[in-house]
Amino acid sequence: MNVDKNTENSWASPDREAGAGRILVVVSVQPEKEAVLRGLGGDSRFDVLVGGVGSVAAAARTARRLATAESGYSLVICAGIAGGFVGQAEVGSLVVAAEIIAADLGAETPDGFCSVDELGFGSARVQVEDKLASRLTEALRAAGLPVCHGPILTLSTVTGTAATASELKARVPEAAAEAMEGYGVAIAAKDSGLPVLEIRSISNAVGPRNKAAWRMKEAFEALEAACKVIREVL
Ligand SMILES: O=C(O)c1cccc(C(=O)CC[C@H]2O[C@@H](n3cnc4c(=O)[nH]cnc43)[C@H](O)[C@@H]2O)c1
Repeated sequence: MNVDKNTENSWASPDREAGAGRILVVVSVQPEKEAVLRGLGGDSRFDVLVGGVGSVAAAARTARRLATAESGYSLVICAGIAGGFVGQAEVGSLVVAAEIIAADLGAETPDGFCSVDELGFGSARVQVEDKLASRLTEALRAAGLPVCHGPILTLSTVTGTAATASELKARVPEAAAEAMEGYGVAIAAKDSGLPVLEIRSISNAVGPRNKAAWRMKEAFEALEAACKVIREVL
């Protein structure tokens, strides 16, 4: 059993098969929920929760749902649109998280950014359900969808400059995408002893702000297509 050294919470349950029971999908906004529901096609094993924008809202609403749900969940999935790091995840493609990282959780120092891990206050990294993430990535690929398996960063502020994009890449060189909720959803799930996944469709490139270039329609379509596969795989 994995035991988190900082909180003494059980963060994984070996006797509960991930995805074998009810699955909670947490999105941030209503259009994401609609895309997910279209993809899931009325499959009653899934509940889709709009958790709001940002890690705090997402964590609070996920935790409340997990604490009050009448039937227990076996897996939590954070899903939605995201920014893709150039060269890793292009607009319209999908990213399945290999790890969920709160990339701005820490302290600024004269020598640069210091993560909470380095500060000794827990971890900014949450491990996903590895085998399931790999299986899902393979299934998406087999379905002909462009997909990348890499870390997804959680940030409070959407990146809007090339300088910030470079800084994040220096911090987490293998980063594939950034969004705003994954870490909050993941902490709520792990705190309830549940495994977590994050899947994102890419609406825009991480870099200089250009909202006009965000391809929401393509991203929602990709999210819908991914959820069709999720339904078959889980
Ligand atoms: O216009 C904006 O700058 C803006 C600020 C906050 C949220 C949004 C949304 O569209 C909300 C949806 C959701 O999208 C995720 N997202 C999409 N692209 C990015 C990105 O490049 N960096 C971080 N997050 C992104 C995020 O999870 C939002 O909750 C628009």
